Amino acid sequence: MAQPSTLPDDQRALYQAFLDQGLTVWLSRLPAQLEKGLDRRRHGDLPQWEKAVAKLPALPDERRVTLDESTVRVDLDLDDSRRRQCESLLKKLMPWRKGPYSLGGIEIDTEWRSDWKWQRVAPHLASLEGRRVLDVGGGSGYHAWRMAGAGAAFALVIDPSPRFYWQFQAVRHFVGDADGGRTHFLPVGIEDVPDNLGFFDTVFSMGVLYHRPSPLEHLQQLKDALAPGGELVLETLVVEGDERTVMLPGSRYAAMPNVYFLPSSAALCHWLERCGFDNARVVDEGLTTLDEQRATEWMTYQSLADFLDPDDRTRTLEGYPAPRRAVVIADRPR
Ligand SMILES: Nc1ncnc2c1ncn2[C@@H]1O[C@H](C[S@+](CC[C@H]([NH3+])C(=O)[O-])CC(=O)[O-])[C@@H](O)[C@H]1O
Repeated sequence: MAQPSTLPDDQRALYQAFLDQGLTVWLSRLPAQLEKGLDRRRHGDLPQWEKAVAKLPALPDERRVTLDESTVRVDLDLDDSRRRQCESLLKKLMPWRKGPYSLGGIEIDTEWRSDWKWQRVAPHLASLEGRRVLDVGGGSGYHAWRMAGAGAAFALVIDPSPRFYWQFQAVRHFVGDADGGRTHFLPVGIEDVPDNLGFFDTVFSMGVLYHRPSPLEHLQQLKDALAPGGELVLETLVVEGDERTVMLPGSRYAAMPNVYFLPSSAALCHWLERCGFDNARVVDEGLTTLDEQRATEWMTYQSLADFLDPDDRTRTLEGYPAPRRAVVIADRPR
């Protein structure tokens, strides 16, 4: 295994955190996982993202970092030329989907108002103070910064997207060590978490279940990652109906090619109980609005408005019910 001193900065902190947390089995797999996750052959633009982050200029030590408000914010003094330089480097990492961020006066208005999701989820959580948390499919890491802002002792994002890894590292460059080194990103999928880890106090899976062809297997994997007594926070697309209602769309749903099972929230609770979770409860359910997911200067591709039937906003382009999302919380038995 590479020695911590020979590792790039972005990886050294991750190794150290795994050591500190006693995640020894997983630690032994990190070199292979990082090599695979960041392999330049995975995406033609990957070297460009790497370079953009490496070129971010050194920033003044004095900064104010806010992780407990809607915008993940780093206030520091940047002169105009350095701000322009940072902005053009951050734009090389587009599209920015999950946020918002404000970094040295650069306002990153992301496709999603991820703060709205956090507002729906946060009031229902067991306090994150001092907890070890995993955010499965955490995108650019926006929610993980908010988890650290809510007091998590160790907040780990896993997401197989190397673009999101480099977006996270760009935000890390601005945050510096102001979070006490509690927030980390590993570019892997849920299937790369060691079996029967039994480690995390809270596991989040938000916006992932409907992308999994085997949803019950996904729920089992999430349960295995939790310590006994830990809390699962599941957010996913649902349909209206009772505990026997599930929709499997055709090859596309709202233009997305990789959407599988959309249960009702009652069916989801039933699935969770069948997978051995206790106390499954729906804490929020509602339609996704065009204000929450939309194209912006930082995500210029098509967005939700383009994926709905222009004559009937209650339907997707394919004629399915428009996106509706639920948040369900459940406990791993002790
Ligand atoms: N096998 C996998 N394992 C883990 N993650 C995966 C996998 N496959 C894809 N992903 C990742 O799952 C995320 C789904 S987005 C949710 C983001 C955030 N959580 C949010 O709730 O806003 C969906 C949405 O836009 O809502 C993407 O970042 C994928 O790279």
